[in-house]
Amino acid sequence: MLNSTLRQCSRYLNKMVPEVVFVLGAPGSGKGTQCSFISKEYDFVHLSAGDLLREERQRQGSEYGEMIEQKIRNGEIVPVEVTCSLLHKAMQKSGKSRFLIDGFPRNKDNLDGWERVMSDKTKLLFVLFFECSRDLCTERCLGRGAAGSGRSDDNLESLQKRFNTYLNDTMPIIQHYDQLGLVRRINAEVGPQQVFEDVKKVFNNSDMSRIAN
Ligand SMILES: Nc1ncnc2c1ncn2[C@@H]1O[C@H](COP(=O)(O)OP(=O)(O)O)[C@@H](O)[C@H]1O
Ligand SMILES: Nc1ccn([C@@H]2O[C@H](COP(=O)(O)OP(=O)(O)O)[C@@H](O)[C@H]2O)c(=O)n1
Repeated sequence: MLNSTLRQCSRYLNKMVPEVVFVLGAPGSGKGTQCSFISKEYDFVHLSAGDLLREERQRQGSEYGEMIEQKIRNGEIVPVEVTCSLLHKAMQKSGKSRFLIDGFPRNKDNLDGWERVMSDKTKLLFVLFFECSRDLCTERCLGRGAAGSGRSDDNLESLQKRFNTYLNDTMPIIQHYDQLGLVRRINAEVGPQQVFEDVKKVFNNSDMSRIAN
């Protein structure tokens, strides 16, 4: 009787721990596009670190606005204290318990900051990693810029810097999670729907009963 009650309590508490999927890949690999598909089909809230930073940059009275703009233009990574606090607030505000965290953790500072503050409050399910060549990603970002993304970093000069940051700072984070067996690789060089077919396989293999909408 006591054991069964304890088991029930433990199940309840486990359920309360927010679950996260980190979504990584080069700039323009299609992270945002796929997160939008995933959040429609599965019970996950899409939180884009880049979108949260861009919102904070626009917020009146933000003490970080200028610093964020400068980092984004230069393809550099904003200090984790700012990004992690924005993510944490957005998670709390949503009132939900499953999150796609898009574009994070992007360097060692991001990873260490998350582990310091959030890793004991959350459960990492896996890391979705979109693989796409630099040329194709560059073409997509320039296309996004030309189509009016309004982003100050969808230009060749910023893109070169973003790619350097991706190769030097983000790839080691993907390797770190790969060593832990947490990376789910997706070929992102095909059309959006075809990419999503592979993404669905990953989510469906992760215990459908728990994550289906
Ligand atoms: N699989 C795909 N094939 C072709 N274009 C794509 C694909 N996925 C996304 N795009 C387009 O490429 C650009 C970048 O996609 P996005 O999802 O914003 O990438 P990220 O979030 O990784 O920067 C957008 O204009 C988007 O419409
Ligand atoms: N964890 C993060 C994510 C984004 N960013 C900043 O936001 C920019 C845009 O990131 P993004 O994820 O919206 O877009 P992509 O570069 O992936 O297309 C990055 O180049 C960084 O300058 C950051 O500083 N820290």
